[in-house]
Amino acid sequence: MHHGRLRSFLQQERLNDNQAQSRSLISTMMATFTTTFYCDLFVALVCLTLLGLSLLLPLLSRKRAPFPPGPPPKSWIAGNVRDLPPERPWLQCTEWSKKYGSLVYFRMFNKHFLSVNSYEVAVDLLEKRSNIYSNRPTRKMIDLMGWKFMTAFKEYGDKWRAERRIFQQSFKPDAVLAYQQIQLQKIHDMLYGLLTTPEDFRSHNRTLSGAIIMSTVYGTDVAHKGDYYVDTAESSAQKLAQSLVPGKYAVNSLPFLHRLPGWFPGCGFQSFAREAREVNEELMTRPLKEIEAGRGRQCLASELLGNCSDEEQRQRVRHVCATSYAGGADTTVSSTGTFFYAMVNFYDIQIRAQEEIDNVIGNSRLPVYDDRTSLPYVEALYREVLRWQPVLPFGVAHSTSDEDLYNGYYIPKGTTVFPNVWAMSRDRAKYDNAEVFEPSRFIKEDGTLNDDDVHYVFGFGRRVCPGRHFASASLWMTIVSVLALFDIRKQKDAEGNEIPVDKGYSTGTLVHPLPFECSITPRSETSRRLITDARIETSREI
Ligand code: HEM
Repeated sequence: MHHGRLRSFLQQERLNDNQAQSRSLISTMMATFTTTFYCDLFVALVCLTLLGLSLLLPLLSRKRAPFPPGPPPKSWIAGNVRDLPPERPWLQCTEWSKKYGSLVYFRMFNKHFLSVNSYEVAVDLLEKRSNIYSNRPTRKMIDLMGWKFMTAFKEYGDKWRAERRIFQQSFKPDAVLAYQQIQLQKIHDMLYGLLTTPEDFRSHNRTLSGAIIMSTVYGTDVAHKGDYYVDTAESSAQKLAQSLVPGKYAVNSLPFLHRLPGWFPGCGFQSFAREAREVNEELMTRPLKEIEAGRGRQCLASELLGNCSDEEQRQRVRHVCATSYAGGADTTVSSTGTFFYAMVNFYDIQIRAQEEIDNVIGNSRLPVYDDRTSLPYVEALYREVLRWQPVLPFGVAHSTSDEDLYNGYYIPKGTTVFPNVWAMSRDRAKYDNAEVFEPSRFIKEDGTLNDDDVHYVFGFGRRVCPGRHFASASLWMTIVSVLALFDIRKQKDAEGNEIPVDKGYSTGTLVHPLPFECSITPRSETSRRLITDARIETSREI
């Protein structure tokens, strides 16, 4: 009995001990939980404060002078994100310029933006102060998509400078003369394509730009249709154009978003970027394989690689070559596309240009480069193609590497600066009825050309397009050759009514006319013969 009581006493004591232990465990847990909770709360508060400060500081960092004028932000935190449409933002900025002037400031989260809406201010900032305005903004999408190799996106510094030097040397006016034969051959190929399968004119146009660059840079010939490189590079370039539109991808303003998984709401950009990255790597290395192995034709890449003495230099050449394609192919396709689009819609202008060509060149030979200075109206038409629908209506963004003060306004370091080429091309002081395609706006009363060669479409300052002489030669030669040999008209439907060509343009930073139909027919039997003969000649030379 005594033992029994002792046992139950001990059991009771053990129970009490257990309860006491549990209580102490619970109170320890509670204490830990409370501490952890306060810790988390503290960390959260610190994070929120830091985030708030990162948004606020740029605003507080405003020195004595105000920011340039611009639309009041709709949201204090997101700024003007909802004010600027992701599609054709240059149109909104052009609208704003009517109210706020040549320089329009807006903000997205903690990032500052400027739209420069007049040529004069673009020259003041991007050219006269090019020591400040020659950087490029860092955009997370460019890294994620594997476009970092491009000279055009490189930070203003030694790596960019070294690649830029190669570009300048390779595409300066004298150097470009050496590529004219290739350009001419590829244009003659295109003319043959237009003669045989005119309905595929868009594809011929695309192949032409790709073929000129591939042959000049890599010494390879692309297939006349459905070339793997041309097709893949085109879709890649289109993705790039989408990714650069300001406000389109939040990750450009809030780079930490790239750490979130692809399935997270709003993170669809991850798979978009991954696909682009995979093809870009191939686009950069594939065409050089033959040349690096010592095979392949004499070309720009083989010449540049031949001058390299180490891997760093070779990598630089790879970047330059891939940038030539990425920067030069789609841009030229866009401008030639606009030429066809304008010719269908402004038939009287086509006739006038053909009259000039017939008078100067006659119709017994194909145009050559030396004809350029004798054809002012064709030159004016070439300029109007570039002005009427600029290839890059919002230019390519620059960024400030230091703060600046301009006309009493404060421009912070790191501001993204868009040269609003669209607004410049619509400048009422310079261009009457800017929406109309009218080459004679470039011709003076005495019949000679005026000084406006629309060079602003190729950018500004130290970042100005180094391929502009090459591009100009390609585009001009294409325009004059097509006009000399073909009639471009609206297509007719089954009832004989003309099908309107009014679908307009794609969006994105680099624009193209949306697909349209047109009828392309040789102007005469002689035209047909000239094209076929040139093609035979070209095949013989290749
Ligand atoms: C119609 C054809 C073309 C147009 C409208 C065009 C337009 C432009 C524009 C607006 C820029 C930005 C300039 C700036 O930042 O202010 C640029 C940059 C560039 N373009 Fe072109 N381009 C064309 C053809 C070409 C061609 C054929 C090549 C190469 C062969 C090329 C290579 C480049 C490169 C490498 C850059 C970057 C320059 C740098 O960041 O330093 N472009 N282009």
